[in-house]
Amino acid sequence: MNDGAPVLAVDRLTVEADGGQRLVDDVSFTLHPGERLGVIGESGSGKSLTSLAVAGLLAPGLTARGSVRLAGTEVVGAPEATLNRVRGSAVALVFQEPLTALDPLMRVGRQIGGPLRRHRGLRGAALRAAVLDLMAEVSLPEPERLARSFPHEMSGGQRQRVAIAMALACDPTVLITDEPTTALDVTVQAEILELLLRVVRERGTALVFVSHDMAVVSQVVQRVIVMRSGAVVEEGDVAELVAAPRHPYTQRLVESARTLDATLGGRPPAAGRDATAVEHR
Ligand SMILES: Nc1ncnc2c1ncn2[C@@H]1O[C@H](COP(=O)(O)OP(=O)(O)OP(=O)(O)O)[C@@H](O)[C@H]1O
Repeated sequence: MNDGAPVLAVDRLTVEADGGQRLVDDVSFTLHPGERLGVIGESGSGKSLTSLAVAGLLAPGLTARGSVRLAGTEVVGAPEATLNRVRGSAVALVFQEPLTALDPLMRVGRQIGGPLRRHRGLRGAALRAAVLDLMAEVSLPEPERLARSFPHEMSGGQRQRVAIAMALACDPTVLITDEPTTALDVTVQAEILELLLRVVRERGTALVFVSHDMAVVSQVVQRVIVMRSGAVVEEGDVAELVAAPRHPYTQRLVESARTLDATLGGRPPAAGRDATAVEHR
C-alpha cells in the first residue's frame, strides 16, 4: 500500500509568528493514498497550525517554511489561485465546531451545493441530485426536508454531518479533521467517528485526524505522530505506540487515556482491544 508516491509529503515544515516565535518546528511526515494518520498532542502543541499550513490556510502574520507537497503540488509559498485549486480537489478540512464551516443564513442544501457548483460545475437537477446523494452518504435523515433547513434547526451531530458532506463534495484526496467530535455529546461522537471511518474507507480518502485524545485517535488511525511544543517527539504504528510508548510525553498521554478509561469503566486504548471497533487495514 505504501509503495506508491505519498499524497501528502510534509518536509521540515516550520511556522513562525511575525515576532519570530517558532510555533511549528521542523515537522516532517508523509501520508499515502487511503492511509489514516493521527496527529496528537496537548493543547498548544501545534497540531492545528500544522494542519492549517498543509491546506495553505495560515492566518495573516504566520509564515510557513519548508515544503508541503499535496497531490504533487507545492503548497508553501504557492499563489492563492493554486491554493484555491488544491483546496477544491486535493484537500478538505472538517473543524471542531461545524458552525464555523456553515453560513447561518443559508439553507444547508445550498451550502452543500456550493462546492459542487464551484468545483464540479453542477447545476439544476444534477446539482440537486448530487446534494441529496451526499446527504444520504453521511446518513442525514429525510434529505429532502433537511436540505431546506437552516443550520440552527439541526442538532450538533447533524451539523457536523453537513460539514463532512461539504468536505467530501469534491472528493478530496486528503481529508483533514481537527477535533471533529470534541464539541459533541459522547454518543454522537461515536456516530461521527464511525461515519468518518466509513466514508474514508469507501472513498479511499487519506485522512489526517487531529486530536488531543489518545483513546479516540487509537480507534481511528493506523499511524500517529505525537507533537509537543511544535515538534514531533514520536511517530509510529498506533497500536505499537500505545502498547510501548518510548517518549516520556507519549507515555503520559497514553497513561492519562488509560486512567480516564479505567475511571469511566471503558475499554483500554486500541492496543488492548480486538479489531471489532477498530479495523487497522
Ligand atoms: N495566529 C497566531 N498567532 C500567534 N500565535 C498563534 C497563532 N495561532 C496559534 N498560535 C500559537 O501557536 C501554538 C500552537 O497552536 P495550535 O493551535 O496549533 O495548537 P493545538 O495543538 O492545535 O492546540 P489546540 O488543540 O488547543 O488548538 C499555540 O501556542 C498558540 O497559542
